[in-house]
Amino acid sequence: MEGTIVIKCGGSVLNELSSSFFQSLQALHAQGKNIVIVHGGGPEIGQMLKQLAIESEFVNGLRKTTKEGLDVVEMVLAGKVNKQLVSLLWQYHLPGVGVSGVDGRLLEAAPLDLERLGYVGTVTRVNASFLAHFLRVRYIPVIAPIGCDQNGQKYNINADTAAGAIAKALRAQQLIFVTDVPGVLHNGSLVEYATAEEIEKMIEDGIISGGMIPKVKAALSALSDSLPEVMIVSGKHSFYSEGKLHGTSIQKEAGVC
Ligand SMILES: Nc1ncnc2c1ncn2[C@@H]1O[C@H](COP(=O)(O)OP(=O)(O)O)[C@@H](O)[C@H]1O
Ligand SMILES: CC(=O)N[C@@H](CCC(=O)OP(=O)(O)O)C(=O)O
Repeated sequence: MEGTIVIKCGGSVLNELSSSFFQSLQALHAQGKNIVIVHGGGPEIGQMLKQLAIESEFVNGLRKTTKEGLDVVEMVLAGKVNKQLVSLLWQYHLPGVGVSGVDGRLLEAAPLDLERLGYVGTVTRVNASFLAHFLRVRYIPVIAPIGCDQNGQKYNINADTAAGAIAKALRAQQLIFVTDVPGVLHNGSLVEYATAEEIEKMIEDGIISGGMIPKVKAALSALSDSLPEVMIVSGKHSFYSEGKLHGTSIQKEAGVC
């Protein structure tokens, strides 16, 4: 949809989102932009799994998810975290409406690698028209990344992956990953621009690791003619000023934007 911005809020920064973050959203919403938020909640899930003594392990930034782990992921993401973020938006007079990927069959999913990762899902279809209903009446969908297959089996989808798939399906004009670091860092310095090739090399060299891997991979797979640039920014500080986003800009090739 024209004028649609997909914003992924990482669990790493959900409790620290600055008021300037919400003010930026207010400005964009007032300009008539359609805003869609996808959220994570990795640290909250980790805490709850620990409390319940359920083991958890990451493989290339993805959480290996058992059947009992999946229940916890859904409870934390679609319950606690989703409602916390929606109520925070309303405190800033932003009309958030919380859904998980199960609602409206928003995120159809299939196992990514059942053997290695358990119930981790890959997105096979996004119900874009379900989101369009909310956007038409100026609501801001706030999406917990749980997917479901045709048999009702649910999956834990990495929030970065879900945001990339949703941006693609909505033909979004912008995709912004809001996280706890100013962008992709190399030797402590911000990489302001990176091409697909440079990103691949940084993964290969171990410069990009852990939770940054699904983020840059989702960014690369969302890039298209209608979305020539994806941004990774920090939610701790103002990342939007003078009409410009500050962080890492990921582009297919050099000089696209
Ligand atoms: N090259 C890199 N630049 C910045 N962060 C990186 C890099 N490689 C790994 N990371 C890690 O990725 C983290 C962000 O991913 P993650 O913790 O999953 O955040 P979120 O919850 O926002 O998705 C950073 O806090 C950092 O520890
Ligand atoms: C498969 C997978 O890794 N799912 C993630 C879903 C939450 C998420 O992505 O949260 P962040 O954005 O905070 O990382 C998880 O279980 O942690």
